[in-house]
Amino acid sequence: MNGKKLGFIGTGKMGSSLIKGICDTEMIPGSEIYASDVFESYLNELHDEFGINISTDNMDVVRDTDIIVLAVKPQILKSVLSHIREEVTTDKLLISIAAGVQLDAIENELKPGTRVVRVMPNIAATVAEAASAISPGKNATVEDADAVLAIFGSVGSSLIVPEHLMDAVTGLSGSGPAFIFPVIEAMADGGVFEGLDRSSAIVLAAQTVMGAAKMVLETEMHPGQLKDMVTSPGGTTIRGVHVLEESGVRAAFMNAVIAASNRSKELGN
Ligand SMILES: NC(=O)C1=CN([C@@H]2O[C@H](COP(=O)(O)OP(=O)(O)OC[C@H]3O[C@@H](n4cnc5c(N)ncnc54)[C@H](OP(=O)(O)O)[C@@H]3O)[C@@H](O)[C@H]2O)C=CC1
Ligand SMILES: O=C(O)[C@@H]1CCC=N1
Repeated sequence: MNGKKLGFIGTGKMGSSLIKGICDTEMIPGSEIYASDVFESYLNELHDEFGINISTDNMDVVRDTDIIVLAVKPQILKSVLSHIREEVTTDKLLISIAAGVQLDAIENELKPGTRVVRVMPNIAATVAEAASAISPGKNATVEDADAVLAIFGSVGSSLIVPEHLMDAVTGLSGSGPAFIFPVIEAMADGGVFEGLDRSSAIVLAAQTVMGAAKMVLETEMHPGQLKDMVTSPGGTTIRGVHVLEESGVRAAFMNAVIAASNRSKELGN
């Protein structure tokens, strides 16, 4: 980070998750991180745990830092931008993680030339396993994009996408953890139904999801091929796969991603 200071406006679920991931991976020391929120108790917890600098005034964060992550709800982003506008000089870099809000809408609220990058991370930043997509704005430099890739890469994997695909990313990987947590819970329920104790069932289900994901990422084999490796002819797995197909599970997951992407588009309007 070349001594650059990182700021967060909003330390709710996603802001805190990023701060925790970044501090745990030691990408940036807590002493170089500044955060503001209207909700003091989140700030105090983060200060106590990671030694970050805190304030209830967003202007302090803008003044004291070089790169500022806007981690407030999309519905209030505009009012936060108009409040900080005068302090956001062109030597600063703004990162918005707000679902749906387009780069030009952000840039139009700020002084001409302001450098903005839009990012869609996910909550797994907490454990440094986020999937993040990045779209640089019209004034962002190559170095800005590299810095943002490095910050979000430190808490998972990060890649650049054209902005028109950000709603798709939001529906898939931004919202996606919430589609998988109930899968883990439901698989564990099945194990409990069959007699396993709850905590063993959750560990087995979560490790199974993590292992399957790791195989997709590390073998680079098609998920269908990997599924075939588990399904012995006339065996146990194909019986379960049949039940899932009868339940329309694939259409349900596709429709969940599409519905979430559509909501992201709505938030941008
Ligand atoms: N949660 C997630 O998994 C993901 C969220 N995002 C995006 O991240 C952003 C934040 O979401 P999330 O963390 O879930 O939301 P939260 O509501 O948990 O966090 C937002 C925080 O901002 C605070 N806040 C409200 N007004 C202001 C203000 N004027 N100045 C400073 N802070 C303020 C809120 O306080 P209070 O609660 O008192 O209003 C809250 O603590 C959203 O834009 C969302 O689209 C992106 C990817 C994943
Ligand atoms: O639900 C939401 O709107 C946010 C954006 C992606 C994940 N959470």
